[in-house]
Amino acid sequence: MAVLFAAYSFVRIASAPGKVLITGGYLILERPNAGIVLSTNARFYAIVKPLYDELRPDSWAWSWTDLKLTSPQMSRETMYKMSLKHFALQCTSRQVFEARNPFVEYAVQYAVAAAYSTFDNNKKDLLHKLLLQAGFDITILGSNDFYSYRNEIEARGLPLTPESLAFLPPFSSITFNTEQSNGQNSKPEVAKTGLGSSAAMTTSVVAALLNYLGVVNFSSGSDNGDQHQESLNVVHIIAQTAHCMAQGKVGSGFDVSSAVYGSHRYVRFSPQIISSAQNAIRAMPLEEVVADVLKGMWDHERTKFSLPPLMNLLLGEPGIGGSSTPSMVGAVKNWQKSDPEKSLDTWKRLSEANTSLELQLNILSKLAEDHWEIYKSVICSCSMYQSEKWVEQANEAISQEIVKALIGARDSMLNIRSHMKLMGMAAGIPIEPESQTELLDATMNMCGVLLAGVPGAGGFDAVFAVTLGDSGNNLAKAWSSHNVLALLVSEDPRGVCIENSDPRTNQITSGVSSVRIV
Ligand SMILES: Nc1ncnc2c1ncn2[C@@H]1O[C@H](COP(=O)(O)OP(=O)(O)O)[C@@H](O)[C@H]1O
Ligand SMILES: C[C@@](O)(CCOP(=O)(O)OP(=O)(O)O)CC(=O)O
Repeated sequence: MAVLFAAYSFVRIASAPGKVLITGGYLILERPNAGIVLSTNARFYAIVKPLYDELRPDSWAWSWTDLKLTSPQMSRETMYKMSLKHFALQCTSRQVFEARNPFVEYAVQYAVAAAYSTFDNNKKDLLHKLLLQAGFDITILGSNDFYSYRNEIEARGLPLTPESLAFLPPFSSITFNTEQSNGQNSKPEVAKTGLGSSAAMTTSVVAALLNYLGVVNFSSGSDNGDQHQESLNVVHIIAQTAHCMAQGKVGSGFDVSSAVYGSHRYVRFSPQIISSAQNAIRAMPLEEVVADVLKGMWDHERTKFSLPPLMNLLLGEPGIGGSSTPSMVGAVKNWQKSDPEKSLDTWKRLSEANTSLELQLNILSKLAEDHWEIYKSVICSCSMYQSEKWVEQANEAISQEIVKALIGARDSMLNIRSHMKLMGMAAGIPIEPESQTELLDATMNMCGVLLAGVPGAGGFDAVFAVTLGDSGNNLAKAWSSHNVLALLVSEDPRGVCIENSDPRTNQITSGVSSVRIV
């Protein structure tokens, strides 16, 4: 009792990062194609604590507990009753439709069911009583970087620069998109930057809750120990399952995987593991479904990957806005069916180009490790020149090798872009639309820019660039003069973390107050 009770007397805070998929869009949906996903310093926070200060003496005679979900950025406070028999949630707030958040709802149901399915009867009984007596209170907060503040900056007459973004208070209110891009969805959607708020939100809620309920233990401090890895795997399974259920589809899962594990090279899990849970849910109690999912054959692969040193990730918001990932995926799938031969050939070439970019970046990481001083000086020199002048910066064998890999990485990216663009044209969708092509070509021609592309599914939403040394500042200025807003986002390879304090009282800058668990 004491251990469990202690768990409920504390606030538990977890955070999980947003992502940028730099290679593998579409291909990553099919095993064994890989994608490189970089996690970012944009983080989503979940704060879990007991709802009631004082334990209510007779509450454990009931089988429903209370849940309060607060999203300060959306000015929403939603009350639920949760059945501890079936883990069903009933929203008791008045504006039920507006207030629903399926990602958090599934995260809560699956995390609580995971606790019931892993605990022995004794622990289960204690958990049950304590949940009924204390209820729980969840607050969710997403870094500003997840949301678009472009309109607000323009309305205030501020320049379209990262400095203007930095003026915004942390966890600012979120703007709702007023117009619907395709009229299919009547629910207002938040104006977002494409960093995967739903995956980071789901993961942070699952991690905070599982930790709060005592299912996983992240606070021991031994970063890479077996227990930590095991805890991460449990968070991954529950967050991935809840995310698919909330989305009503089984995507590749790279966004949840990076929210849990940070930057890596990802190969998807076999979708059957989720689809069988989706079927089982109709016939079996959730507790059993979750127990099976936890025991399932999760065959996703993740290999260590992060950008080589002295390279920076930059994201730009061109402001043309509004591509729908599911409909783009649908169009690519239709094209695959209608032209299997051509699409197979394009995928083969794209896959080769993806592998080649990965290889060149890994070569650069290795060269940095083995020849740091030379690497530093070559990157520093190249950061001041356009790529055609890079060969002139190398005067001996190692620096030539470094420049060769830099040029190799650029060429691979150009190949990726051209195949992605062709794939879009063949499928009848703007994966790299002409406006982005012009922007990306101009970006890749700037001093110190290694490569640039459209992240993930592509479209009009965003562009990314990888820059050398300090050249990112000049790129941000150049983007601004072309009406492209450079975001404050950078790569941060850390996955899900347990935080020591409320990010609102602590003015979180990434990494400072977190206990690393990867
Ligand atoms: N801070 C927040 N508070 C509450 N809900 C949020 C918050 N941020 C995002 N959401 C919800 O998460 C969902 C975002 O999911 P989705 O549209 O799939 O975007 P993404 O591509 O960022 O994952 C939206 O329904 C949005 O309302
Ligand atoms: C097409 C995809 O392979 C990549 C989509 O990547 P995005 O980063 O564009 O994702 P969203 O945040 O869902 O818009 C689909 C997938 O892998 O699930």
